[in-house]
Amino acid sequence: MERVVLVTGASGGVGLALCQRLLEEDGRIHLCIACRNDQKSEATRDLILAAHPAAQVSTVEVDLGNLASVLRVAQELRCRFQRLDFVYLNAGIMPNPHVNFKALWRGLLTGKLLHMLTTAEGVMTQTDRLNGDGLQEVFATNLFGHFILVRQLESLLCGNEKPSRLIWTSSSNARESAFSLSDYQHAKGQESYSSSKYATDLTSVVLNRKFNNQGLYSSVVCPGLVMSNMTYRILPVFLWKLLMPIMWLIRFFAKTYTLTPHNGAEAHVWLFKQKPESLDALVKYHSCTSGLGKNYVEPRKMDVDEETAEKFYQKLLELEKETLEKYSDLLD
Ligand SMILES: NC(=O)C1=CN([C@@H]2O[C@H](COP(=O)(O)OP(=O)(O)OC[C@H]3O[C@@H](n4cnc5c(N)ncnc54)[C@H](OP(=O)(O)O)[C@@H]3O)[C@@H](O)[C@H]2O)C=CC1
Ligand SMILES: CC(C)CCC[C@@H](C)[C@H]1CC[C@H]2C3=C(CC[C@]12C)[C@@]1(C)CCC(=O)[C@@H](C)[C@@H]1CC3
Repeated sequence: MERVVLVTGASGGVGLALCQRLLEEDGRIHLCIACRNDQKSEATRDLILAAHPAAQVSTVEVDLGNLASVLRVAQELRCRFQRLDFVYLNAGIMPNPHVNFKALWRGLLTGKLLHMLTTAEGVMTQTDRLNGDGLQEVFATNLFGHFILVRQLESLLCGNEKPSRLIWTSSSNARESAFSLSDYQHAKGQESYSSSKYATDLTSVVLNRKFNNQGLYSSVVCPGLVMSNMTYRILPVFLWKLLMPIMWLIRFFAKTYTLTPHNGAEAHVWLFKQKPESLDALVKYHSCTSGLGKNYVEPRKMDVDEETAEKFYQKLLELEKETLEKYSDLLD
């Protein structure tokens, strides 16, 4: 029986490249692409089929920043499939980004420039806002929508003959100092992206603890710095054009400058080929590209405190309970 693979954020960037690369690895999978609306789904499906005419590609529509939409898509997936083998939780946003060039300059003087260029620590801020569900938009889209999706798909993910896998697209921008348990949606700060990615790392750690015994395994990856819609929105296009030669040069020193979505999907594809039992739940798998363009994967221990992870998980469960009460009419 073919493996069923669901990819969120499949309409472009890392998600689209991942879909293409997964079909190159195994043309027999059933690929289900999740996009925000049916035009995007159809356009993405056509693009994928143009390169892989014999592939089995189906589509679902979901806005991960809208809980009613997440509950509806979960119900649809439960009707359509009996099992999901891989779920790539890849969709993500970084709204209203702001780059602090002075900080980069200080980094140059203090010898921290390379670290800043690869993690954006102290370099980037964002302005977040509330979404229609009354949640902080970045937390809701990058983490909570995906969390609800996973929980609603438990019957397709747990207790199968073979283990099922969750693969979250996190980031090397995930940072403990940007996250706080008392403000886990990051309403008060200006590093909502970093906080949401740290929250993703914490969630994956706990999911492994709770679900490995039911045959569900979770991993986190960082695609490295990829030029995608998300990054193109950070600076004006002309500036990116000017910076591009410098970025290619930086790659000789910074292996996480993968730059293309194809390279960025390296860790996602590598994980597709690994036995889950051989993976470390406390490791983030980074896509890397050498100066000469060779792709490889680097495992790096995550900076996560397991007690904080457990406390945060309890908060997610409380928020989930509130959500399900609010949308009880959408549940079976
Ligand atoms: N680019 C980079 O350097 C890095 C990216 N990442 C992460 O990689 C992932 C992919 O990003 P990337 O490919 O770069 O960026 P893109 O902006 O190209 O892709 C993001 C994807 O997420 C989808 N998406 C955004 N919001 C929603 C939503 N509310 N509901 C459903 N889908 C949504 C987008 O759909 P739509 O087309 O409709 O907007 C798009 O398909 C993200 O999680 C990002 O945080 C991590 C590290 C570095
Ligand atoms: C390279 C140039 C000389 C200067 C570019 C300055 C900034 C625009 C970049 C420096 C570090 C970059 C970075 C990201 C975005 C663009 C920069 C801030 C990310 C935050 C993109 C999304 C991620 O998830 C991170 C892994 C990236 C970290 C580095």
